[in-house]
Amino acid sequence: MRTIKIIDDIVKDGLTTIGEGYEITSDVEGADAILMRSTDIHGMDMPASIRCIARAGAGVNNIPHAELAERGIVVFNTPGANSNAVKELVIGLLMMGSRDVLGGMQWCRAHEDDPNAYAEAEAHKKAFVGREVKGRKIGVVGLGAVGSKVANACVDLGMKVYGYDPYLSVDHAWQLYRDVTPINDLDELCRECDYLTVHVPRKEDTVGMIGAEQLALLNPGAVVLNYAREDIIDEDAMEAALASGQVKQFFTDFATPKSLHMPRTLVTPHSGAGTVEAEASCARMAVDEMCDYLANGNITNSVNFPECHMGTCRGASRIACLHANVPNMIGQITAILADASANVQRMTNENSGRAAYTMFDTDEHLEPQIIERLRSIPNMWRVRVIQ
Ligand SMILES: NC(=O)c1ccc[n+]([C@@H]2O[C@H](COP(=O)([O-])OP(=O)(O)OC[C@H]3O[C@@H](n4cnc5c(N)ncnc54)[C@H](O)[C@@H]3O)[C@@H](O)[C@H]2O)c1
Ligand SMILES: O=C(O)CC[C@@H](O)C(=O)O
Repeated sequence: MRTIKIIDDIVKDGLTTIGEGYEITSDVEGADAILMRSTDIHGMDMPASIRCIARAGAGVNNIPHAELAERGIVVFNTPGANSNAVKELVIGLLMMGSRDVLGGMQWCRAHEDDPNAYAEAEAHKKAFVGREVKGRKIGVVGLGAVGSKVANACVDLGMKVYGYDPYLSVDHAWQLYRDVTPINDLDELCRECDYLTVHVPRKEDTVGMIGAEQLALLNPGAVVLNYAREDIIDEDAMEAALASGQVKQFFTDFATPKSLHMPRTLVTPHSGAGTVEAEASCARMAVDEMCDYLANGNITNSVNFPECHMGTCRGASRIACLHANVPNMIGQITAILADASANVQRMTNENSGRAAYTMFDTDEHLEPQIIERLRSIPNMWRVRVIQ
């Protein structure tokens, strides 16, 4: 029986794909895997029993995945599974930033006991006149699963859409409408934008990437949205831009001590992905990735190990080696197998960045001392006997 520790609120619907042979445990100690969402687990004591962590969501800045790789723990995420939810909310907020919907509604509510409200509303409605997004310029920073959908939806709204993403994947490039204009320079993208929306992961080169300089390049009275991570946009710079009127409205999904007190800022409680559909599809994808790894060693959508698929084991035994991406690892592994006269039925090796993964099926079970020899290879992070 494999045990899974669930951190965070994972929707029941998403858990339905956990098949037989798994049980949910309340104790992380001794668990095989962790299924989680946004809780920050930096600094958490990670039991040696944990083989993988599946994050139901896109962002993995809450997980020390590089460090965990060296402990042989595979971290998965669920790319794209919540992107439509974020897109829909961002488009809704774009409208709110263009028409004073909230102000108008608040005015009506404040007049709920006024018998002349109907007539007075007609007289007051001028105060809530907005502008149309059609024909306006929007800059989209990051054109991945969310950004590409936002950019395309903005094209559908008749906006002039510009996108900045130096690492744009081929898949996402294919999905982008040809009316989205790629811009190779962030400052150029920001220049004279009426709207700016960020959809990049939180990492070294994205923290604070929108600062005072970029905000100053926008058209005066611009609307800015941050549904990525709290510190992609420098909060001090945003506060100053809001105070000067350079930014008319800021929408953010992050209730930081500062954002909650900034003028003309509307904050949502990290609910960009908060739809039943997105929660279920993230949970299902995370569960599928986790179970396929625990049962078969296959890796899909890992952020710290390469993609690797070998189906189910057809030999007597399947061994997975998680190791550093350095020369002669396969040489050392095969030398030990040759020494043991082990017949390898199938073998695969993949690498990405600092990590590599070697998996093989053998005709017979390997003796425990052979497994120990594999474990003792320098730069070997973990050896799993899957079957
Ligand atoms: N508010 C929410 O609930 C919510 C939901 C989903 C995602 N997110 C956040 O949004 C981020 C993006 O999500 P996604 O699903 O689109 O991820 P994604 O990986 O599909 O897309 C991210 C894109 O950012 C690009 N990028 C990376 N570094 C960049 C840089 N320096 N400059 C410009 N572009 C850069 C990548 O090339 C990629 O195309 C996530 O990492 C997460 O932090 C938030
Ligand atoms: O898990 C969540 O609630 C939000 C997830 C979202 O921020 C993401 O990065 O996918």
